[in-house]
Amino acid sequence: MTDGDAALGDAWGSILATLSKDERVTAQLYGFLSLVEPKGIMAGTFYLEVPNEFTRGMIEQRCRMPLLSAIGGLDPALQVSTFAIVVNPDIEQEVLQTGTDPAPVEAAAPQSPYAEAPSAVAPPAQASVEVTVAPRATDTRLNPKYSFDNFVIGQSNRFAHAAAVAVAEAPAKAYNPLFIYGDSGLGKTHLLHSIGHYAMSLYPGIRVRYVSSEEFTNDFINSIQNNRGASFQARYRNIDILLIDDIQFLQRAVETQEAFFHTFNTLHDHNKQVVITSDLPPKHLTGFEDRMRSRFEWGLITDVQAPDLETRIAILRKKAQSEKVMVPDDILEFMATKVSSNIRELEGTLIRVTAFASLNRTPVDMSLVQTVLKDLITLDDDNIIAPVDIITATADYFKLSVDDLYGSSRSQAIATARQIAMYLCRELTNLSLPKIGQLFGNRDHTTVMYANKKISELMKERRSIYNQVTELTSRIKQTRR
Ligand SMILES: Nc1ncnc2c1ncn2[C@@H]1O[C@H](COP(=O)(O)OP(=O)(O)OP(=O)(O)O)[C@@H](O)[C@H]1O
Repeated sequence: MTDGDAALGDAWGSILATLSKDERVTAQLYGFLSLVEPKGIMAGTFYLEVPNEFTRGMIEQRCRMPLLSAIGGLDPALQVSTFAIVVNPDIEQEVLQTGTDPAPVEAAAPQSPYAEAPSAVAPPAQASVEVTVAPRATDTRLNPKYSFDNFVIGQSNRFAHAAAVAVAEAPAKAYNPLFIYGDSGLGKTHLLHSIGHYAMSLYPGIRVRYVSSEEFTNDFINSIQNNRGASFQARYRNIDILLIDDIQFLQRAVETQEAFFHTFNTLHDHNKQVVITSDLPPKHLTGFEDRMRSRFEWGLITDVQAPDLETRIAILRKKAQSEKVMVPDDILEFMATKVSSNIRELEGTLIRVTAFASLNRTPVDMSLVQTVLKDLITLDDDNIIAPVDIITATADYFKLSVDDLYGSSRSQAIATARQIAMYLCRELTNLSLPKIGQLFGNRDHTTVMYANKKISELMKERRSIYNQVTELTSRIKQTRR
């Protein structure tokens, strides 16, 4: 078994990217593939772990050929030609610990991948916010980490949260479209995914699709290049809820906007729900045709604002609970005071603090937090970090070239450096996952997601990785003085 976690993540990321474009792989099947943990490559076999028998059966019976052809497309240097699936119920645990409510395996075996969508969506008899989210995402594009259960409500997001719940409970009946705007890292993506999970738990079989506008653009361009317009249309029109993230990235993309315009009209005309997020309200979105902007205003427009101190403390507390770390209240408050605007940054701080405590086997106390915070960069408007600074500093630090990080080498040293650079881009800049993927040689956003998760975990387990991330951060900080 190779221990090149990073190379493995890259290989699996590229398999997922191929499968996401394979017409034989429906969104539901892709949902099962998203539960896979790549484990290693040995004697030509790619070993994959899944949480239960049900998932193994689905992948083996329905995805075998597409998976084999995607494996065939991997770098020949990996010398892999087939795959084997092993059931490991611990993965189940891992998924549940990320915040989704525990659900028995039977329930987790999603009904929705098979269920036909209801012809008309009727509101549930007793819909209430307390209903738990769907057992797990049955559409891979929904991140199980983001549910209403672990969304902290405060003054800054109360209205947006209520609107999101209403839309999930009565799709296309409450507000259509729902348009949520606000600065980066304030929970818009979290709300979008929560709508998807909650709606799927209320209406088994409902067809939900989450897409970032960058993915929508790529999908559209690919469909033109490969003469697959019909399947593009089917993918975006035969659904009940479309959740589209960061619509501002369609600014000035005339043809993609046109495609989105028709998608929107078709969905709206057929009483299907559309939820849109953006960094700005519709009337300030330049580079969009008026007819598009006016449609954004048809339903409800709501914003999310920077959280106040209490909400920041509550978010940290919830996060610490889900990570199962004990952090005293005065320390949570101290951290929340130091990092004031971006919630992603707040989470990054907690990851580093808990990693440091876990490596040193010490409880989280004030002096530990002060040590860790000293090396952190606080982002504010005057303090923008360019991804190129991160990439150059990382290449320099690991004595690699920038091209190594952009390129496709799967040597473990390069792959780990690349993952660290991706992690820092996610933590220290406002770039979205697809944008970071593009920066690193057009990689899929799932590769960036994997890198982010991997480095957060490795920081807790390996002192060397923690030190590398910390030293690099302080170098980046110094270059900006
Ligand atoms: N109210 C909240 N409760 C719990 N976690 C939150 C809340 N708001 C944001 N977060 C967390 O903060 C992080 C950033 O949020 P998210 O990605 O949803 O922001 P965003 O507004 O979509 O940013 P961007 O515009 O950059 O995509 C996520 O990990 C999310 O779970």
